Amino acid sequence: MLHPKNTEIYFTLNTGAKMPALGLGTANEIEQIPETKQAVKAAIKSGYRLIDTAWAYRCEDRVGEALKELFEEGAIKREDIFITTKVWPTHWDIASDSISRSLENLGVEYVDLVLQHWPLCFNRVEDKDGVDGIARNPTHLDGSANINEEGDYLSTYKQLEKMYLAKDPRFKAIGVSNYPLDYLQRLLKECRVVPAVNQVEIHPQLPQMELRDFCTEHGIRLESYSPFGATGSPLTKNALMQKLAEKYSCTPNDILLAYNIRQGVVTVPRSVNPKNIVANIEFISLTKEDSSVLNKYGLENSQRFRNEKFAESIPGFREN
Ligand SMILES: NC(=O)C1=CN([C@@H]2O[C@H](COP(=O)(O)OP(=O)(O)OC[C@H]3O[C@@H](n4cnc5c(N)ncnc54)[C@H](OP(=O)(O)O)[C@@H]3O)[C@@H](O)[C@H]2O)C=CC1
Ligand SMILES: O=C1O[C@H](CO)[C@@H](O)[C@@H]1O
Repeated sequence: MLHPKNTEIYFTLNTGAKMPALGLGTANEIEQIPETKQAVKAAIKSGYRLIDTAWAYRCEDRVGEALKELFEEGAIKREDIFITTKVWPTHWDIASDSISRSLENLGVEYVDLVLQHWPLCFNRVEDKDGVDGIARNPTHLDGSANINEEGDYLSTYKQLEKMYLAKDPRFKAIGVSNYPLDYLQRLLKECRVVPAVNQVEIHPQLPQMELRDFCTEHGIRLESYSPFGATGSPLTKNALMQKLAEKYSCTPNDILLAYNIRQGVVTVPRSVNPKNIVANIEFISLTKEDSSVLNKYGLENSQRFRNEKFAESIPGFREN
């Protein structure tokens, strides 16, 4: 295929399953949550086959409504799409319950991939404005994260592993998210099941080269979140992205997606705008040389755009 669309490209996971290279992100801003349903419908109708969601996004039910209608309309079959959901750190010790809740929200019998959302253990604190009545980011009075000090972040993955080895029918593969290299090293020492995926922030200002080499060596597929630099897509205003967009007669968004996909990294841009959702399908044959230019640029101009305060509780996270 000389000029595929991003939606036609698939990568193989260490389970043997094929994962679409492009998916729709659904970490919508709170006021945009009701728009999730039409966004998912627009994405699937324009060829997307991967939906990235999470209990913490408060929109799994909207994703579920969209899927139900798409199934009823005959637009898509369950087996033709890849759904990812995630276990938030409030559920670090009850991963199975979290998966059941997500399936109920999504209205499906299984997901294709369950990720441990963060290598952290939060205390469950009641909050009427939280998710299912639980504070999503529980904090102490000084603003620091309310971490369960007895919790071990690896315990969540170990629960997923146990269910996976017992052939739990509720999911097809397990993985992690926001795992730095040294955390993955520990996981590989203590667990038998190599994560299928590690979903982290990756873009030309955060190329994650060392993590990438490590994951390639161990058969862990990397997945890029915030490919545009999150809300307002600041990376599209970057002078280098604009210069490359001019060179390839495309948009900076196209360059940012090609940057990941051309290097074997799955990516899940978020949009609730049908025009942007369709635009993000465009595949650009970014050369190896230009990918290297972007990797080098990132090493010299490193910037993380998603800055969760609780990430301070992961030693070294911010320096990556
Ligand atoms: N595992 C984790 O911890 C995390 C996972 N994620 C996942 O990654 C996904 C993507 O990352 P996210 O941080 O949300 O942000 P992105 O980097 O995908 O950027 C989203 C922004 O880009 C805009 N946009 C999208 N397409 C276009 C386009 N073609 N032209 C112009 N603007 C565009 C959107 O606006 P508009 O809606 O108007 O198009 C939105 O404001 C999340 O939704 C989530 O699924 C994200 C963060 C952390
Ligand atoms: O996946 C995620 O999205 C958010 C925002 O909801 C974020 O930081 C979290 O890890």
